[in-house]
Amino acid sequence: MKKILIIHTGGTISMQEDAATGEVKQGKMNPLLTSIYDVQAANINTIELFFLPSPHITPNHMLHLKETIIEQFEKEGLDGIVVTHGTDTLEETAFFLDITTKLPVPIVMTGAMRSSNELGSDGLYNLLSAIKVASSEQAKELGVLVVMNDEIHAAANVTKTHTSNIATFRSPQYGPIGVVNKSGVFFHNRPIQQRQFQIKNLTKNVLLLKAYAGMDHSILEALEPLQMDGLVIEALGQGNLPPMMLPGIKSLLNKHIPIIIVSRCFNGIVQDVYSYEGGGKHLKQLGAIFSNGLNGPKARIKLMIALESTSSQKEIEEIFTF
Ligand SMILES: NC(=O)C[C@H](N)C(=O)O
Repeated sequence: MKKILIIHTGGTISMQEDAATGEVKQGKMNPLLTSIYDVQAANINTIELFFLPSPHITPNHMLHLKETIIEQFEKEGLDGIVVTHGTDTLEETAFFLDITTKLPVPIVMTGAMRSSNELGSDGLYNLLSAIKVASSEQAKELGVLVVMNDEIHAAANVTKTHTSNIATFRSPQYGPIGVVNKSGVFFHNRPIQQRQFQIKNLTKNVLLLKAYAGMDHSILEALEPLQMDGLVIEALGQGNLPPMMLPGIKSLLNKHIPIIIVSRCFNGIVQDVYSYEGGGKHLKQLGAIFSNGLNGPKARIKLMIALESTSSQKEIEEIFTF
């Protein structure tokens, strides 16, 4: 029998709806969710690490989760780990673990879009699917996986795309890497393994901005008192910015604050194609770093982590090329 650890962190999967008011609240773990532990052909233990809606999760919670996973793996000799999490920031935690927590056994994250006592609740089903994937030999060495709604996604690519639909998690351009259903767990793709970072503390202030038509440098100046260590910008299209932002961009780069360019588009990767003022080529010449297809929130996590071990422009560029 496989030895699986479930670590609960909160989110809708462990929330309940108040039938009278319709409000959904975080409580202690719903007994319905725990009933699943008896019906599995696996030896399951659980830890209730946090009870937090995922907008309350910070990178320091992610670090604590990573440490707990490693400690438990070393102590208990686990065959797989399942983490339940709120869906709003699930992709950030999944990616954080993906680049910091390489283990020889599967780490699988899941959540729910409907609270545990709602009609059509997806929590129990997703948890069961995640346990199946965490118990699967084929799920090893694939990095952190996100299992929701019968699909298996790679942490680096998956993103929440819908506010309420249970089919909210999608992997732009690559799609899911596998499916899990009544017959078993099937993979049709292997994700690229992520570079790993050793991390003990999180001390860097990295901000994320989304570009818009007519955006100028005033917002960058307004951010100066925050003393940022790095900035990620979800730029326009293939990685272009309005020229009115350039004075602020140049001032940050002159202070050696790294600027990572990602796109605000749902699909595609940024490239330094355009040479007009503020175009990708121009930004790259100024010293902005183009990311490798990560979305804004994940690029922010990666820069926070990278800055703990390097401030070299060249090394940060390398880190964001694969
Ligand atoms: N479906 C969910 O889990 C959403 C919830 N707000 C959370 O992220 O905690």
